[in-house]
Amino acid sequence: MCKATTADHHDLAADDALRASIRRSVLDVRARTPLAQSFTNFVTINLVANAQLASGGTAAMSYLPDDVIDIAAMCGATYINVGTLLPFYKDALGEITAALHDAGHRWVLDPVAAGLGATRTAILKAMRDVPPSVVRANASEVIALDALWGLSDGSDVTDGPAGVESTDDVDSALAAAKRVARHLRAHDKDGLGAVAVSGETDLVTDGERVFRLPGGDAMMTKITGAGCALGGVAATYLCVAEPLVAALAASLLFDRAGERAATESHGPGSFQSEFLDALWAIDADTVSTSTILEANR
Ligand SMILES: Nc1ncnc2c1ncn2[C@@H]1O[C@H](COP(=O)(O)OP(=O)(O)O)[C@@H](O)[C@H]1O
Ligand SMILES: Cc1ncsc1CCOP(=O)(O)O
Ligand SMILES: [Mg+2]
Repeated sequence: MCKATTADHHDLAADDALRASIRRSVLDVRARTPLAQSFTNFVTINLVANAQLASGGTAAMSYLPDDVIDIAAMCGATYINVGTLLPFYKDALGEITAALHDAGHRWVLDPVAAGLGATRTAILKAMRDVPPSVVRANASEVIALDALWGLSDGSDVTDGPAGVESTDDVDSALAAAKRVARHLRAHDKDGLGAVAVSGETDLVTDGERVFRLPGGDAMMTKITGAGCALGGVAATYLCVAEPLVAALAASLLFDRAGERAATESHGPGSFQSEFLDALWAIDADTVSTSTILEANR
């Protein structure tokens, strides 16, 4: 059974297996408190760790290849975010991503500001052949990554990268997101992978199926790090679930938490603390019964 929403989309049926997997992932994270480690930017590192804890996981942050590679052997997934870069990151990330790939270890990439800077471009290009399981990014970053990895057919209309914010709407990244997701799956040991494009209505795809997740709140763009924290929490879910389920569960939890925080807060400062409280409070049923619009094929 499914309730039709538009000619183009339908809301996933209440008994769809994907909803059950999303619900299971939320419960499993809270039951198991999995560790997802992060190599992330130093603007939002604290929010990333706190969001992972509030969602039910645990956090560990590191930048040294030997440390990250050792921790990868004992944690469920890794989060890599290229928001702030130092000269040694180019070698460090090359060594880390090659080792994660060789070990078949699952990880999430947030290609913050993709398309800007020769060092960031070199770092992201080098990830092409040892890619993550999930890419979590805004629309401009997904379009830029698709081009950097040589997957683009050149037909995307983009206003180009503009720092860490998106200049493109989510739907303009649809084709790029599908290509990137297929690329991730082609390199995954089990053929799995997903791309989560964030914005007013999030878009999640495994390269074949496309899901749109309405909701959240514009206040999420008035604190720094909502996107980074979403990537970190996607890694937390990746500890217990396959990439598509992890990307959907994290995006839905963030949408519901953003809505709740908006009703409780009075500006960016209180929004951030209410948001962490909401990540903690939103339950598995609320996440898994959210509107999930699947594009009709
Ligand atoms: N205009 C908006 N309305 C509702 N939710 C939004 C809006 N913009 C972003 N979000 C939410 O904020 C979170 C971070 O997304 P986004 O701001 O696109 O990431 P980034 O900070 O990497 O650009 C996501 O959970 C997304 O759903
Ligand atoms: C402001 C800033 N500068 C470099 S990384 C960063 C944080 C970006 O966070 P988000 O993409 O989650 O808004
Ligand atoms: Mg971002």
